Amino acid sequence: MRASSGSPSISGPSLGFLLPLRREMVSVGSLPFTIEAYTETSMIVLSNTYHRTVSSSLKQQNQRSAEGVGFLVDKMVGRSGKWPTPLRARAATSDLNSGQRSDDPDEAIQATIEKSKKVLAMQQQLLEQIAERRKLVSSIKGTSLDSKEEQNSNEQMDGSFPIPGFPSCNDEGTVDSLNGSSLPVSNDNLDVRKQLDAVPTFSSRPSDKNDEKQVVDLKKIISSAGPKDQLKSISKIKYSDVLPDRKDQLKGSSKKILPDSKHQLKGSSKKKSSDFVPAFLASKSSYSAVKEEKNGQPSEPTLKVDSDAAESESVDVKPSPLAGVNVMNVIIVAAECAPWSKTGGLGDVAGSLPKALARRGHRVMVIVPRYANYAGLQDTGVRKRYKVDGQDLEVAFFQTYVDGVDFVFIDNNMFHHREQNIYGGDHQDILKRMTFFCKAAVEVPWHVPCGGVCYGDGNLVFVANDWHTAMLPVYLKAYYRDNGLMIFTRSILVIHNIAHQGRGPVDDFHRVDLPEHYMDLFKMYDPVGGEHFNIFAAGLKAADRVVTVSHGYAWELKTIEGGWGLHGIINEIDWKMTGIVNGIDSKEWSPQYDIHLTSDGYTNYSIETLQTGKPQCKAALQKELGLPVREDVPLIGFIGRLDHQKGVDIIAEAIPWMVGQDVQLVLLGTGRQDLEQMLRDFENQHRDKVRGWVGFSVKMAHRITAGIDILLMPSRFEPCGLNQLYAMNYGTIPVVHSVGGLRDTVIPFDPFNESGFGWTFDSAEANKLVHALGNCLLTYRQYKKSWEGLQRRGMTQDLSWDHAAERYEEVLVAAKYQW
Ligand SMILES: Nc1ncnc2c1ncn2[C@@H]1O[C@H](COP(=O)(O)OP(=O)(O)O[C@H]2O[C@H](CO)[C@@H](O)[C@H](O)[C@H]2O)[C@@H](O)[C@H]1O
Repeated sequence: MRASSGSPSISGPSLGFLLPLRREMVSVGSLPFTIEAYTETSMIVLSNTYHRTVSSSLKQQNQRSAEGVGFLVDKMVGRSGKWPTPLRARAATSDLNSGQRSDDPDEAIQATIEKSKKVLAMQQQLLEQIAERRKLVSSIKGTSLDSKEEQNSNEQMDGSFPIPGFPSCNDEGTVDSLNGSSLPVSNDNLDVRKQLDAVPTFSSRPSDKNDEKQVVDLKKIISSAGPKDQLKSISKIKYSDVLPDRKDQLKGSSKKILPDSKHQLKGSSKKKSSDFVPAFLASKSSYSAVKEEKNGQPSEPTLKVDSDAAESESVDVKPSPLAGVNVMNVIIVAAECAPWSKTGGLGDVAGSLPKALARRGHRVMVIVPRYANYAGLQDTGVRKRYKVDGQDLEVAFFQTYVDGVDFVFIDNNMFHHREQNIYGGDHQDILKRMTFFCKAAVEVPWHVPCGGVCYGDGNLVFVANDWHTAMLPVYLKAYYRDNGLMIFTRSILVIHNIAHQGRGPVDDFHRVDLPEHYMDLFKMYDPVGGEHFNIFAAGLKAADRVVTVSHGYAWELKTIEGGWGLHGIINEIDWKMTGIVNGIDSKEWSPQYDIHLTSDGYTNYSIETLQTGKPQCKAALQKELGLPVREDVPLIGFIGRLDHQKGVDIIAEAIPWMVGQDVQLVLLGTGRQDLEQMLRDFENQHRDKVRGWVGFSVKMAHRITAGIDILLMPSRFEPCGLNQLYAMNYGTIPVVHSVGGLRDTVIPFDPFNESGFGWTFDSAEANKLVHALGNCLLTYRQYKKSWEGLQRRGMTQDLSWDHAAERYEEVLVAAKYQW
């Protein structure tokens, strides 16, 4: 819904069958407002175009009831506490000035109208102050700044320009109130902050609409504050809350009241001088201006042009965020992120979970190394220096904005040309890369303006992934929170695979620049590794919350077999651990929209066209692989890393049985050289039936998923597994070892009830695989109806990230309120 771009409409919001008894016009600035009184329901309605915006979003919050409108009036008159329910304004039976009941409904309505006029007058006053401030800001922008001014303006990059006479965040973490007194950031204020965080999202608009925008924003803020705090909350409006801005920056999450603690660095490090502060942090340059010199020239931080911002002539009316009051700033930090970099499932998750969180209304950023010269990235011009293992290295920050998510790329030579070998190099190399990456990532919310505005560190959660970024929760604590910085920032560590832990000799501790007393977090002993340095162990202890990618794996991690030496720690941190099954990117991995199915004889298909589309993809795959093109032969596939985890050797053991059947088999993978060779050998030995594709090809992974009938996943352990989810979404039937996330997601087929999604076997052994696959083939050949039922059930599941994102949100909130 869009509001008109002309002068605001003065018609009231639709209350269905009701006609207003009284209507009066008032104006705020150039904007006319109507005040309407409905005696039948005792409702008072303030309206103009923008008011409808607010009331419609409130209506949504309140199940589209007219209560939403009443709620707005509640806030506008600031007396809801005296009314029978906080959501409904029964104005006709209350005297709004005294709170006493009045026998004269007309009098009460008149009082409400008077009160409403006062509120509107107050708004007008606010608008004037804002206009003044805007003039001031633009005159500052137009003047050449001396260095002190420049630093000040840079410190305001989070958008928190104070309104003259209005509250601003000060160094003590308090918010100055309207009358100059100070409000500590108390629970009370946090309530207001939560409410402010939850304001609906509006699109950015051309600057000539600024005044209108400000009215919308003021109304949003007023209407979202708690009734009794309505005036208090007005006194907390920051200039950033009313500045026109890019739509994603207007999300509630960016309207933090908490101060950005980088401004407190000096004071707090003085206070805690005994605490360890690494050299790079202590150096003033590392937290100075956001704008830094680029090639000797002062450079403006790059402001991203939102593609749809320019096109928007009027207000995009959006419903309030799904996350409601839980809207936060979320920064996902990962060593890989699809589509730019991917070696496996982590890349998929880092590329798609953020988008689902953004859809819920969070302001979301992903930080990932810049391994190659990716197209479409902008150099932000920001440069920082970090010390790693005694070396002082410069980092540049690139960025782009896709599907509501800010993607920030950490750039340094050490990452370049690594896209084919992200985790390559010797032990020291990778330790250095990941340490450097984490040191730079943790300061991104201070230094890198996305859409012109830094995230800041209030209401912020980092989500680190696997051992590569498990240093981040440790640095957050050791460098910042122990020094009174980023005190409202939280960290979550996601376990995608505990088998890789960042182990090394104890001496490695001296390469990661931490105070001595942090050694205990890293030091581990086990019979295999002896005494060693373990990054995953430290991250798990330091993170505020831990997530793993399925319920089954969360349980397995606590066992000796599943914990890979970390089961002791996992059991200790059980209280802060949650299992959340991954979702899938339903645009990227959908047979209907899959871009890899649009050529070479493949075709997109949906559940409606399954019976024609999938056979067409099967024929195209057989043709592309050089296998006999036959619709009746079951085509079986495997996609994955060729290593012990994925159990491709178990398939190898079953090959003699398989080739004795009338089947075709395609295996796609890369990894251990002996297993790669094994794939080639199988192809050579059984050219009419087997294809072994050695390599990493996203296109082939999609085409195989669409073209095969059956997907094998005999993984020895599988934290979640994405291929079985993709398979089910494409009407391909999984046959899996019932472990970890595979057990959670592949419900075994029950022929009596015609339920379930595939076949499972209970131990990672070839004979078990053969037994399960035998039953699967029998159903494929002889029970076509059951087969189709399996396909349809798989395809109609909701495998999207939306549900998982909701669960992640619960964890974000738990972390936020945890100390
Ligand atoms: N040769 C190849 N060519 C093209 N694409 C290939 C490929 N080999 C694998 N892939 C792709 O890589 C992804 C692998 O996903 P998995 O879930 O199996 O992840 P992986 O074990 O890497 O990750 C870990 O993290 C994920 C995410 O949490 C968990 O699901 C998983 O259990 C855990 O082991 C899929 O998208 C797959 O198509």
